[in-house]
Amino acid sequence: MAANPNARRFPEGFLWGAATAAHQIEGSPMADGAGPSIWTRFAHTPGMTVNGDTGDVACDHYNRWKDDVALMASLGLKAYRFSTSWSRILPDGTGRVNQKGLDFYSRLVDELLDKGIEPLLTLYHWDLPAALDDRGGWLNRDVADWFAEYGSVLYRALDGRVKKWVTLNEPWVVTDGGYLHGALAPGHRSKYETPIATHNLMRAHGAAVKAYREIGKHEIGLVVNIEPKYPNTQSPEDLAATKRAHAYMNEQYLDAALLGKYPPELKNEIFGDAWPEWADEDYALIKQKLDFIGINYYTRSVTQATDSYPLKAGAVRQKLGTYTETGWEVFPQGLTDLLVWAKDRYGNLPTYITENGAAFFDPAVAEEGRVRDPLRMGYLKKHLTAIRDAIDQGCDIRGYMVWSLLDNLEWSLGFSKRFGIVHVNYGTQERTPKDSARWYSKAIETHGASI
Ligand SMILES: OC[C@@H]1[C@@H](O)[C@H](O)[C@@H](O)c2nc(CNc3ccccc3)cn21
Repeated sequence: MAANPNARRFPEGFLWGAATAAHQIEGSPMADGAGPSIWTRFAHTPGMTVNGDTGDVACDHYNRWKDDVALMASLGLKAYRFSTSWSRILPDGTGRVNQKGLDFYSRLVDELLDKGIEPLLTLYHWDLPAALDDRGGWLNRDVADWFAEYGSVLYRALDGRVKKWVTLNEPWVVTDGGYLHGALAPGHRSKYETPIATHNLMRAHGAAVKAYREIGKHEIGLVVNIEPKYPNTQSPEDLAATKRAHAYMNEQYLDAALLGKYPPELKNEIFGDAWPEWADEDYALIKQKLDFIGINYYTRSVTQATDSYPLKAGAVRQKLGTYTETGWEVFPQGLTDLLVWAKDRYGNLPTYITENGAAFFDPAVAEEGRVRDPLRMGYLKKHLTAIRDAIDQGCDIRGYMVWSLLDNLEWSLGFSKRFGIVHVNYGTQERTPKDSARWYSKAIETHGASI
């Protein structure tokens, strides 16, 4: 008997979409009165990105936005997660509003709505205005007010047309990459700055949510990256290292936002004297009611004790594992596991998978205009099945945004890694839906029954 196609459909109203970020796709970073961001500066600093790649052109979305929305509609997307460039809206980071920058996003939102695509707007996807970095950036406690001011400009302009707002994308990456290891903008390497940046990011998140409750009438949440940690052995050392790594990457930010405290491992086992004592009113600001959380999932980490600084934990490559071009193990069970963990720890908040995808080596566009990407199709299939398993275990998963709509600028890795379900020829800017895009369209059309 044929399998019941309805057996594994996703819940009614499940939001199927794709995600991007301003700096990675827009190009024209200084157009129409915009100010520079820390990524404009970082990418133009010799040696900071592969091949010296920058966001000067990227996918030229700043000029091709209307065709890109038509492309989204042709794929049958029901939602589109994007971020706004803070320094397009506020070139100096605070104060003067650049109306042309605001108009760009207003036109984009109207076009999405006209095509029946729901916008999910991320206020901060790593591109802090350079003018604010000059004033200390995430190390200056005033950044909470600066961020709330920026959010309020957008809330007043777009709320109602935008009904799902995100404050921060992945505060862990911002601090671990930008302040501890220095691989990402602004390229600092300080165990002492890292907790300060973390705390101010979370204070800024709280201030932006508070401001939204005064102005907005819809939903706001936080997006975190979660990478489940599995001990390499049951030795006390590996178990302790796994606990540290889990607290540092997975618990730290949602605990602050939802529980109003940081995991004790942060001070006691990782940062020690570099972890300041924070005032109670800070925790009260950070812990604001959220309408949803967004989880970005890519891979897991089998973890062992190492002498790494300051975590003293590291990943063990799996001999029988399958790995993507970014060196991430394909492990869909980790997505099911983390969703059940989040449900149990934080009380089954409405949850969106706000990013999931993979970079594989894609062939060039074939003569017949196809891009065969079977590994990406297999990755998406396995991870959507993992989400359905989590839903079957009671997790309130409301939607899925594939990363990414387009091949785009992969931060310090430049254009060397392709995550898109749509191929971009960076020389001609031609877009070509890959086989994975066609597969994803069918999954959307059948509410998941075709997966
Ligand atoms: O690397 C792929 C994407 C990236 O393009 C997005 O802008 C960003 O939101 C994003 N986050 C992750 C997962 N977290 C992560 C872990 C280590 C280094 C960098 C990102 C992957 N990605």
